[in-house]
Amino acid sequence: MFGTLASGDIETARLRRNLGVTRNLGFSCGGFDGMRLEDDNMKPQQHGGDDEGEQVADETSPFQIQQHPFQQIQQKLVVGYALTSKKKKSFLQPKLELMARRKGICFVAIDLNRPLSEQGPFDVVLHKLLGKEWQEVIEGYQQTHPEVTVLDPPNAIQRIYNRQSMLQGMAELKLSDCSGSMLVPKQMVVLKDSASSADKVVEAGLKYPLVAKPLWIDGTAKSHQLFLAYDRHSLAELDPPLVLQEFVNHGGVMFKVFVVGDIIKVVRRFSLPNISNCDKAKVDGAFQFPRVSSSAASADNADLDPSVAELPPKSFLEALVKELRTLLGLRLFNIDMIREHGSENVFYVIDVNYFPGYGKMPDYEQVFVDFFCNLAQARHKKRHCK
Ligand SMILES: Nc1ncnc2c1ncn2[C@@H]1O[C@H](COP(=O)(O)OP(=O)(O)OP(=O)(O)O)[C@@H](O)[C@H]1O
Ligand SMILES: O=P(O)(O)O[C@H]1[C@H](O)[C@@H](O)[C@H](OP(=O)(O)O)[C@@H](OP(=O)(O)O)[C@H]1O
Ligand SMILES: [Mg+2]
Ligand SMILES: [Mg+2]
Repeated sequence: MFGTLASGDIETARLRRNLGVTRNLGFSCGGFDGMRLEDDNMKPQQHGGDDEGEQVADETSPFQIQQHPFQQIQQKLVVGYALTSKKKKSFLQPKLELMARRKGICFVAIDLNRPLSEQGPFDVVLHKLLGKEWQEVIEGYQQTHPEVTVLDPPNAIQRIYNRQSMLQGMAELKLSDCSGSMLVPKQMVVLKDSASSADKVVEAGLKYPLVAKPLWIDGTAKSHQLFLAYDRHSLAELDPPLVLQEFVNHGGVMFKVFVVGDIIKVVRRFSLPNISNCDKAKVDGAFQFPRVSSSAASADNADLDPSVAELPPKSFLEALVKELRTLLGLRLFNIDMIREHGSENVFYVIDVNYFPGYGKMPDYEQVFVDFFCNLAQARHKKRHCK
């Protein structure tokens, strides 16, 4: 039997029958492991009967799904996923699985202990795993399975796992909307300890303070250990390989622009406060700072100065994301943007993240169901319009 049958297979089979999943995939759609599935739009109801398309019955069943009787759901899309357990827990939440299944979108766990080509068939492979081994597996799979949509192509992901290549080409983008302007902070790479780094900073025309960021992003906490370097002497305290990026005053609020295909959602997060000239004169050395803009630092409901907290113009973001989708070759990413303090709409892109924490994005379940439905439609058209 392909795939990894979820525990409670009888219940899964019963649920599939009641959901009218008609396409026999040769393996169960993993993910239902006896969880209680709640969905805003549905209220569990007491219905007896086991007939095809009937409601799932009684209180004792772990599944309390109200489904319109006799609704047959055509399997539209099979999404194989290879995610860390942490990411699976935060992304593949029960509500998303339920809403997706009702649209014929099925998530199947990829068994990492078996050849990927022997699993499936998949319409989509959704992945976020680190390490050379997985990258080789998915690159090989792409070659042998061009018909499968790989989210996202490994080479595009690798590009943003390097903080230098991540931002390359952005400053040159020509946007179709001029309600804002997009820049990238001046930055330079320091590959190894060298006393000459300080001189190179001067040659590169960078101004202190600088944000020192690990050059490589490898999913470990270390790749998120950032420092503020106030002067040339503090560079010796840092561990290359690094990117040194000019600090841009932005009023202590940043914008996380989540992208899911053509769908864009923006959230506000707290950020580092401005650094005054007085601060610069008083402070020296390098200081590590915490993940100040994590999901816990939401500023969506904070009472903030509008000139700082006003969201970037929608048309500007749409124009920017359209260009970034092409430049980066990605569909699942977010960008961190800051507004230059005192400017109306001069924005700096300071970070790009692949397959970020979407579980924290408002209405992320509906966003992804719409995304996968659009993907299924596009694949159908491509297959039948040859
Ligand atoms: N050039 C900069 N100017 C001003 N503030 C900055 C700059 N770069 C980073 N920051 C601040 O540091 C925070 C973290 O930076 P960045 O997003 O680059 O790190 P990260 O480790 O990739 O974070 P994550 O991936 O969790 O978003 C930003 O949200 C912002 O508050
Ligand atoms: O969703 P936001 O608030 O942007 O935070 C994300 C970070 O930006 C990403 O860098 C994290 O991914 P990595 O830890 O693999 O870099 C990502 O970790 P995750 O993949 O475990 O969700 C998130 O922490
Ligand atoms: Mg960031
Ligand atoms: Mg990041």
